[in-house]
Amino acid sequence: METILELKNVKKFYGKKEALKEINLSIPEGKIIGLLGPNGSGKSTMIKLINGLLEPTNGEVLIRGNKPGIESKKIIAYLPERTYLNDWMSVEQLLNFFQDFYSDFDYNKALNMLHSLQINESDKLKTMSKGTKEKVQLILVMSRKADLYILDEPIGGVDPAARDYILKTIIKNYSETSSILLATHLIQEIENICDNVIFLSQGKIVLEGSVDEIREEKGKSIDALFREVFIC
Ligand SMILES: Nc1ncnc2c1ncn2[C@@H]1O[C@H](COP(=O)(O)OP(=O)(O)OP(=O)(O)O)[C@@H](O)[C@H]1O
Repeated sequence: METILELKNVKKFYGKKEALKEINLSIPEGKIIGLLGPNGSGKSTMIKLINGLLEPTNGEVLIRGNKPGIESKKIIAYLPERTYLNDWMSVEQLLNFFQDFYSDFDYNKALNMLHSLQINESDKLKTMSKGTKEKVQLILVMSRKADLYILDEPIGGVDPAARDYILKTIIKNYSETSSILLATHLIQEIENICDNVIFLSQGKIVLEGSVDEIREEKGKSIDALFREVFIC
């Protein structure tokens, strides 16, 4: 199993604030990994570093051996926590935009998923509800044939019925040679689809491992463990 993503001694400061402290991480192919942590623990910072939107203060991020850049963008499909798509565009325009931009984009796959969720191609993003917008963005991202999918809170605004569909979609995209990094607070919903989890707390990895092993060792669900570790 080859390594897709590596973080070596990664630190990130925002001014004097240390958002990530000495992160070492290696993500192999073929895994769905939950990136879990309370608000402000550093999940989005880590994701932005992997996507080259931020530079580490220390250490390095490697995607299939390369630093974030043009090569890594070709193999990472990224769903950011906030919308970056132009609101005035229709779904059809977005599909064309993705097809022009990414050679690995599967137009028909996206169309099928949109139809399954009863989303109309002629609808403009600005006329949609927040949850529907999130579905459209996730469909666009998951319709790429990427090596690494990075999803920052993909199901937060989506209703429970659609969540199931989306989680199934995520699993369907799982392959021997790709991995999915999924940052979320909705642990109960995702723990059954994750192979591994990473718990971040105040910029540090406090627990990392296989979901099955952690459940067995601790005798409780990941959700229960999370609530215990991060009790307020
Ligand atoms: N641009 C910034 N300038 C200064 N501090 C920042 C900035 N962005 C994030 N931080 C701080 O860095 C820490 C980590 O933030 P980050 O957004 O990575 O956390 P998170 O785990 O994604 O949180 P959430 O679950 O609320 O999205 C927090 O203390 C946050 O206040």
